[in-house]
Amino acid sequence: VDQPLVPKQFHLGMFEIGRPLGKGKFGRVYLARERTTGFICALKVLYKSELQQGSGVEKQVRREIEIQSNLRHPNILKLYGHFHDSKRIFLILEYAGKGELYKHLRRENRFPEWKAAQYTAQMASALRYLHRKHVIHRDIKPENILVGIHGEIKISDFGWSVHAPNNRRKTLCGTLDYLPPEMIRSGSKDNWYDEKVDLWSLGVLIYEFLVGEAPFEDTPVMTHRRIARADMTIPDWVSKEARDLIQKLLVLDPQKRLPLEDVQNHPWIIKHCVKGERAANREKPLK
Ligand SMILES: Cc1nn(C)cc1-c1nc2c(-c3cnn(Cc4ccccc4)c3)c(Cl)cnc2[nH]1
Repeated sequence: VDQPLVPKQFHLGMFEIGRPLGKGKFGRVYLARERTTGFICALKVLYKSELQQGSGVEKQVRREIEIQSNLRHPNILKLYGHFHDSKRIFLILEYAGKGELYKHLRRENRFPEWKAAQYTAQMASALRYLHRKHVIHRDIKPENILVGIHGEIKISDFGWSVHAPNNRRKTLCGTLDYLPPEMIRSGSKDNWYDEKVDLWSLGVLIYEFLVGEAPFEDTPVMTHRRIARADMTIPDWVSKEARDLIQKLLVLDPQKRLPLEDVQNHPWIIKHCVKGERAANREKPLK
């Protein structure tokens, strides 16, 4: 079994804290090593005072812990355990050896088609796993994806995930870019949505991998309008196979979006990814 023998109770004294790895809206993440086993992990520290400022963030953290600790998939960041002291909550997370995907994307501007296709195959595999458990991530974007030591991607930050179906409003903090039309539609209180919201976000993600910016990126008002109309242009240097897949995911009607099993069997994916999980994590395409 690849899970280290994990005791039920953790406390801060069990870990040697290393360098800061990053910070998010709430909390910071440090490299850490469990003293007795030498096991390397990432320790996410959240201050209770920051969470208690209402806005339901505390509920989000509880949901993140509840959902992520029950997931086991090579492309989903593992949550091994959690503990707290008087002032802080600690999440013991899998350490992703190559850090945050969005930093790689900004540095490289955009990914070559073979890399974008392999990342897409891994995302589709992870999302199929989540959707089989009726979990909707709801916040698929480069900022919530990490890269493992072998170049494989790991979906992280389940703070926004919920169980399907759902009509919870996502209080809009941060970018609108990845939200599907059914989630930004205001007015009707019964804007129920289901896991197909993640299919839309996957389409936005593929576009951003290949083009280097999101398809509806604009002023907030214009982004809202362009999402509602699925109004995007795909540059003509994007291959016709990639264009076809993006256009089959960025569809206004959630029921008409390409199902994940068809994403995994799409010609663009087959062309760049030798079948099977192991290959999907290969750094370079086969010659
Ligand atoms: C950075 C970095 N460079 N290298 C070489 C590896 C990493 C690395 N970072 C991580 C990280 C990591 C760091 N920051 N963040 C973003 C963040 C921080 C706080 C709250 C919410 C989101 C995630 C994790 Cl969780 C898990 N593993 C990580 N590995």
